[in-house]
Amino acid sequence: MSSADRMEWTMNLIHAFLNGSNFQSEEIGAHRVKPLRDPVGELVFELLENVVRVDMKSPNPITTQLPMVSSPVPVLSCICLYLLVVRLWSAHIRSSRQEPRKEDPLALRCLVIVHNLFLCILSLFMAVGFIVAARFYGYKRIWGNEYVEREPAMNLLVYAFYISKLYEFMDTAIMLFRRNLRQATYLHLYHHTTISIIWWIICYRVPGADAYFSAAVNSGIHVAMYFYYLLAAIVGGDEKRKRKYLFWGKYLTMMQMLQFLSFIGQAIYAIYRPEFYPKGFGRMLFVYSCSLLAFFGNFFVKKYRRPRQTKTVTKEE
Ligand SMILES: CC(C)(COP(=O)(O)OP(=O)(O)OC[C@H]1O[C@@H](n2cnc3c(N)ncnc32)[C@H](O)[C@@H]1OP(=O)(O)O)[C@@H](O)C(=O)NCCC(=O)NCCSC(=O)CC(=O)O
Repeated sequence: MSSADRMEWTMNLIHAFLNGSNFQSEEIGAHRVKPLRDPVGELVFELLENVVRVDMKSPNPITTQLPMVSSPVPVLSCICLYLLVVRLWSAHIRSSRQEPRKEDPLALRCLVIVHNLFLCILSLFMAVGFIVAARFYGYKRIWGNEYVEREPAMNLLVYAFYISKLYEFMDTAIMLFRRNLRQATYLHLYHHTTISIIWWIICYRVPGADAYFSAAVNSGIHVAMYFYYLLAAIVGGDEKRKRKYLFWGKYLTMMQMLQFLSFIGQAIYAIYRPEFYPKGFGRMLFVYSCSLLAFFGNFFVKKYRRPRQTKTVTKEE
């Protein structure tokens, strides 16, 4: 094999991995290789069809041409790797009894600021993009827009949104770099792993119509959330400054819960009007949004309500 052939073979193999089974029976370079099978992908499709009962039969012709969409293997690999790294890293922090950092090194501080600024701007771009695309494709309602296979701008935005969910794994890395295990909660890990699967499913099957609603609302909320984290990174550990600049965290959590309520509303609408969105997606959205609402409700009570209750009890005593 010449070096040019070898290079082409390698590039095709990477492409085949990123795109899963679509490329499995293709000729790789000048050398026909045995078709790779995608048993994990097949199993996931079986599960989605028969257990979750979402109809995955007509993949979107635009998004499935893009990396990491046509098979669930790449997204599942990223999630497994993510969970493994988080598990090992947090075990290391615990076993070596490292305390959360009081003051971040300059490089880490800059990384956190750039990361949050980037996600704040990207979220703003996507929120505005979804609204503009919805108007461009003539969506008449907030919910209940008919799904059309080819809406390239909308499809690409949903794809960007899905990929951004994978990039958000960096949030956990930031928590661990700062040795801040307090933040690496079940809620955080549950949210980061499941949201990327949910958006892979949507990106594969229905990257348009009412998908725009949850993506636009979530992007809007993320503008505020990453702005909050950006401020937190700039303010640093000073408690007085935190109280002054981050007092609105509570209202942000409330907005996140309102967001999940709006998704529950959308899901109920989709369940009763299945002509707009493929069967099963409403049910999936309903169960998923309820789980997030429960997690955030619990977070809200623990973070914002318990301390006050303790104070009252102490006063009464
Ligand atoms: C107010 C919240 C936005 C954040 O709650 P927190 O408890 O994390 O807030 P906090 O006040 O401790 O955050 C400040 C601390 O975060 C650090 N910090 C800065 N940037 C960060 C980043 N990108 N990711 C994680 N932490 C970061 C700061 O340095 C600071 O550390 P220090 O305190 O040490 O100085 C809340 O509503 C929330 O979302 N809670 C769930 C936690 C979570 O994982 N959220 C993100 C994914 S859920 C999501 O995204 C839902 C959605 O889609 O809406």
